[in-house]
Amino acid sequence: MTGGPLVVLVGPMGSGKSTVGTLLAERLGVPYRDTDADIVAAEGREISDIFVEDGEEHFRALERAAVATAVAEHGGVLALGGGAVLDAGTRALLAGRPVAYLSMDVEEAVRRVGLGAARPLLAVNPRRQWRELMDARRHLYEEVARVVVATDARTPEEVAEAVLDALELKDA
Ligand SMILES: Nc1ncnc2c1ncn2[C@@H]1O[C@H](COP(=O)(O)OP(=O)(O)O)[C@@H](O)[C@H]1O
Ligand SMILES: O=C(O)C1=C[C@@H](OP(=O)(O)O)[C@@H](O)[C@H](O)C1
Ligand SMILES: [Mg+2]
Repeated sequence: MTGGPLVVLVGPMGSGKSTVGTLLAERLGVPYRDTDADIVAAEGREISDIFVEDGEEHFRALERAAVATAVAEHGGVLALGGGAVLDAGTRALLAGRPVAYLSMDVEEAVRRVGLGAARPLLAVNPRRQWRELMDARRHLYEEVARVVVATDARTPEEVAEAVLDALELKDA
């Protein structure tokens, strides 16, 4: 496959897609793009408002369209939202692309995002909710990924380095 992003990052919320994606773009000297930000800009409202006002299904359709546009026109580093892989159409758009799955274990997830009010999906019982979320999603992250990079006990810089290594982009 020619053209399209050099790297696509997937993984659960808090795995570091936005943080590591920004670092990777700097390292590679290419633009960074985040489909969550694209959706917010196009809709003129926050993602949490889209969920509340129109529901998750509508958000996933907006997300599929944002991913389709981004893979067609963006040649840099692309970060997706944590739930993007739930949509079969979105998964199909990722086939054959340099997708890196940023993984982390439950304790790391709770440390990073479990207590943050900004992520209500994990607000009540973070450990149980994390496990349920990952039971539903883990196989989908693995299905779309070309490489899996563990982020536990790694700084964002170390994760970026490991992604470059795994995708063999060191000399790109
Ligand atoms: N490797 C890492 N080690 C420790 N904290 C991290 C790491 N990567 C990201 N974080 C922190 O975790 C939080 C979520 O990161 P973010 O990049 O927004 O994740 P995502 O976009 O996958 O939801 C941020 O506070 C960020 O600083
Ligand atoms: O996991 C999810 O379902 C979501 C993750 C979020 O992105 P991050 O993974 O960047 O937080 C965002 O797309 C939305 O709130 C839904
Ligand atoms: Mg993000």
